[in-house]
Amino acid sequence: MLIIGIAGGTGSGKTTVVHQIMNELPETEVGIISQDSYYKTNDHLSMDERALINFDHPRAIDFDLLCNHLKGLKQGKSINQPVYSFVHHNRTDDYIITHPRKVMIVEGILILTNPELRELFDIKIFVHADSDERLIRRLKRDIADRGRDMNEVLNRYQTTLKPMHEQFIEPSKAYADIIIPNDKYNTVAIDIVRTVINKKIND
Ligand SMILES: Nc1ncnc2c1ncn2[C@@H]1O[C@H](COP(=O)(O)OP(=O)(O)O)[C@@H](O)[C@H]1O
Ligand SMILES: O=c1ccn([C@@H]2O[C@H](COP(=O)(O)O)[C@@H](O)[C@H]2O)c(=O)[nH]1
Repeated sequence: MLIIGIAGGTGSGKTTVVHQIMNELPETEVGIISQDSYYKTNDHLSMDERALINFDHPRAIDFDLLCNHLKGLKQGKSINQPVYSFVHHNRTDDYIITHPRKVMIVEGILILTNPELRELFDIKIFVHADSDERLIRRLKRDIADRGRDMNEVLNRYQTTLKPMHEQFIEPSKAYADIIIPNDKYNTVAIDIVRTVINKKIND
């Protein structure tokens, strides 16, 4: 199994890059794990309390479960990947049965900050986009898809998102083997990653 970690700040285009990589690859050979699925459960908190959580700090993520799931997949076992609700700021009762594939892609803002998780990656990729571009994308996406309004997004950006990006996410770029510039769509980089994956699939 080849495990590829794809990190990068919010709005850098990680999810988009993963979908572009997956396009034209056989569905049965490549699987995806999203770090967002592994936000800790916050059942004990009210909605208002949950909205105050710093979701851009590594402690918000259940890295133990994520590492155990990846190790299970490596051993050929299927796992129950949790399903997270951004609208409710909480893990749902649902899960996605995720089967081991020749290539597993793990994507998320903080995945290169955790040493145990880093060790599990064969290739580490960081998707880079400038912060103004990321903020614009985040604003549009969170209002359209995640039930937020402009004030909420901008307030979170100033209070937690930007400081956590500077403290944890940007420095984790140093661990990357490949950095993909993604201010514009980068088809050349996607083709290169796809070639590496295809080689593994056809080995
Ligand atoms: N290279 C790009 N150019 C313009 N818009 C992009 C690009 N990559 C992603 N986007 C858009 O930006 C938004 C955030 O992208 P997404 O892939 O969800 O980022 P991430 O997963 O890193 O938070 C989406 O609406 C997506 O369509
Ligand atoms: O309940 C939540 C949990 C997380 N967030 C924000 O999501 C992004 C990470 O997701 P991307 O898809 O990589 O953007 C992170 O910056 C958190 O602030 C949230 O808004 N609500």
